[in-house]
Amino acid sequence: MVTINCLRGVPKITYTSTPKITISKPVVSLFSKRASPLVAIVAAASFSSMSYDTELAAAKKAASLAARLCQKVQKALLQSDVQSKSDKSPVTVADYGSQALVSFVLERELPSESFSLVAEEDSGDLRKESGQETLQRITKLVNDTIANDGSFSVPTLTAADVLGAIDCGKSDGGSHGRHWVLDPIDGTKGFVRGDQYAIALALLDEGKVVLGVLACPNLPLASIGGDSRHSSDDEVGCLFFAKVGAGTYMQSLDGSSPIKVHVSTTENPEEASFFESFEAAHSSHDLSSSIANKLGVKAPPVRIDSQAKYGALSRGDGAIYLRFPHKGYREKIWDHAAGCIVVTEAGGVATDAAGNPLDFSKGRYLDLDTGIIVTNQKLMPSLLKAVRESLDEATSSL
Ligand SMILES: Nc1ncnc2c1ncn2[C@@H]1O[C@H](COP(=O)(O)OS(=O)(=O)O)[C@@H](OP(=O)(O)O)[C@H]1O
Ligand SMILES: [Mg+2]
Ligand SMILES: [Mg+2]
Ligand SMILES: [Mg+2]
Repeated sequence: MVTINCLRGVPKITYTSTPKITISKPVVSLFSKRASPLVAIVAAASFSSMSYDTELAAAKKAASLAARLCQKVQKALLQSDVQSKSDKSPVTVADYGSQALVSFVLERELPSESFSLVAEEDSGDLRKESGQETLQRITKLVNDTIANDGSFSVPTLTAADVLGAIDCGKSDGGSHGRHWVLDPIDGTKGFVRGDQYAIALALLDEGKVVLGVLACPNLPLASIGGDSRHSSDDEVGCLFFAKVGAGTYMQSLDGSSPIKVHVSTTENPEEASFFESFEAAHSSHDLSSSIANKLGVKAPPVRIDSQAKYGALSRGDGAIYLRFPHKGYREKIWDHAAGCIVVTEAGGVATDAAGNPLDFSKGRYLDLDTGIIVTNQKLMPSLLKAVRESLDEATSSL
């Protein structure tokens, strides 16, 4: 049995990848409430000079391997593979398998780190009698993916190992220390439909997102912006990655050389196309249409699932992302952490509907005013104005 222990104390396992350089961690107290502004500035600068190279390499490896598992499942997806969680949202063997794999890879690749993971799935349903067959399938998927990769020399994982790896994701996150943040499949509805989805992995350090990786197995390498034409022959599979202060890069999931990407620089809303959720239940299409009209956006919305929207935006496929969940919905940090750094390091701005920056330091949920909006620096003031007017109109018509 291989113990995947988020609290460490892991039995030593033969490890065939290259040895890693240990990076010193920031001083925890720098961001305490009592820190002076000067200390906070020095601390902010030290985030951007910290390399996080080892962590980024581990995150890219983890997300790429999880993407391979997901691609295999999406090709052969049967309706019986899709289950309903207690909130009625879908979950598949690939969501669980991806979470177990990322947890496994981070644990193995970063052996000197204390390991805290805030992730979407938990093993509750898999521990029930009714979950046993699904658990066996997940365990096989995870073992097959590790074996095909060939860079880990570990005994076959048992079902208990897989349950343990999934449950590493129960951390509460917060404003102190380091926390990995994972959505093992973001856009599960898109995944089940055969459309867009993403494996989204980010690292929080003292409550700030310091790196993010988005694996988007179905996203074309070429632009999907408003007027771009694409065909089924387009090469698909993008890996976006960003480190604080170091920009955003994209490479193919097959491992091409990374290219630096940048958000659209348009100042003219008439030239700007916008992204929104595919599912109308996840974001009000009426509200975004009203905002787009006020801004003078001419192109129809580009509706795709998942944080692939942030990835596409980071390379300038469109210029705006609008997300307005219906009343009562609380946004989770794993639905935005990786996407947010990918787009901001590419020159974009992500805020809530009132223009406040997104705060990932409050635990598993984002504490925000209704809605999330993303665009470039130049368009943000007019976008915020249009959002305010549309929200006021929506409220007064109630
Ligand atoms: N009711 C409601 N309102 C708003 N958001 C919700 C809602 N229900 C779910 N979710 C979350 O939406 C995540 C997927 O977001 P998307 O932008 O990809 O939605 S969509 O699939 O494009 O419609 C989706 O992520 P995954 O569960 O990882 O797929 C959910 O976290
Ligand atoms: Mg989900
Ligand atoms: Mg999600
Ligand atoms: Mg998910």
